[in-house]
Amino acid sequence: MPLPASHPALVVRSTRIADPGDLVSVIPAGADSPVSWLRDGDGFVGWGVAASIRTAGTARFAEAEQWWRDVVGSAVVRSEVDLPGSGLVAVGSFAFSAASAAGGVLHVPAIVVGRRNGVAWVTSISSAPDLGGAPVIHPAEKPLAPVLSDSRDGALTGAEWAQAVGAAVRRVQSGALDKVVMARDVVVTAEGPIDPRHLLARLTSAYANTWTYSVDGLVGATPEMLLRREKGLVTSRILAGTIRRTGDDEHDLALAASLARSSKDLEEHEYAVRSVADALSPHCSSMNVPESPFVLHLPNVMHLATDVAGVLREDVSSLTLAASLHPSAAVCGTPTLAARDLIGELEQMDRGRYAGPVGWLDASGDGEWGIALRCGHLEKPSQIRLFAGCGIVAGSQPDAELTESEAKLVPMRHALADD
Ligand SMILES: C=C(O[C@H]1C=CC=C(C(=O)O)[C@@H]1O)C(=O)O
Repeated sequence: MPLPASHPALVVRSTRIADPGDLVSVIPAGADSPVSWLRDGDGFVGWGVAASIRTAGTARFAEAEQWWRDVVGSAVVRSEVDLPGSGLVAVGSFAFSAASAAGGVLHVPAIVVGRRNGVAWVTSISSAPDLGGAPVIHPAEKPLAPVLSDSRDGALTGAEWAQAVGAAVRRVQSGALDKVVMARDVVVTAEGPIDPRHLLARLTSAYANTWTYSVDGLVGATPEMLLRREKGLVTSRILAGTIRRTGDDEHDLALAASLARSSKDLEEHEYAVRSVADALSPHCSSMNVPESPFVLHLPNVMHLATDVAGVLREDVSSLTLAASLHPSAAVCGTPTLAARDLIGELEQMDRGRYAGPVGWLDASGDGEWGIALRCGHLEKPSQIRLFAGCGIVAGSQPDAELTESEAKLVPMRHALADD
């Protein structure tokens, strides 16, 4: 059930501040509704709720967009800073499936602390007419690592999931579809509440060149940028095709070369690029889609990656663009509808907000929306559900895909661990 939308008149003020250092460390202990969007130390964190909306079903994006327009229309914004992420922003996350109970959320934090290119700022947002003085930002008490008590398979055991992958391979081989992305879940329980700040601190330090996000209990570090809209330009980083890293640099270089030549992975990648390029092209006056991918090196895996760029022909917000690109073949498959049905038939779980768009937008509609990968959903204070999926084409092997899914769970397992 969507919550009733309210359209509060917000007062917003962004003020330049001295560099606060590590942004995760300024989120107060026990902060209400912590959010983050960080990469290579830049981006923002926030907490508190100035306004928010929950949406559901096929209209989950459109209702959020309409609400955001109303919020923007009635807001009064004063900003000393003119950088992406300053001024009025909303952070959001949307379910992969329209049928999911997870729906969508857009959330305007009460406090945002950001940094970009050496300029730091704090934004206060409130429905009260007087914001008072700028909040003083200082390092908070360090988060404690959770004491983990259990880690168990979710909807399917590893063996059952590999069987489901086998069924998916046969379906692809029968010609019913070209590609489907099969995902699995793992439930990790701790003895006490899991502090999202601990997860963010671990993810930002070990996976600095991914986008580390937190919104409404969804925490992760995604390497895949569904789209960034900035001043009329749209860019997207598409990933599909994966090989695990071994930790031996020389061996990994050889593996990277074999990934770049693997016909199975190149095929899987091509479907993902096509789906994004086809969805973006109606919105763009010109586009650049490279002919072949590069290999993106992450600490746990390497991916085939393509960066697509376009010039927008119309004033369409980053959230509406994200809605039109979702679900790309990097998380669903080709053709989309056949893949979506097969996922529903074989996965036997609700993906929730995993594999849906996660990110932020500002008052002008600019923003960044990643795909919620390498993540977990804190479904109770002491319990988190982790997700990982793999693109399946005719040449996929179930056991290799199970191993690949484990490699994709590594960032969140690392985030939950202690040093
Ligand atoms: C679906 C996931 O990854 C996608 C993104 C990159 C590579 C992928 C792959 O090689 O299968 C997946 O398409 C996941 O991490 O859960």
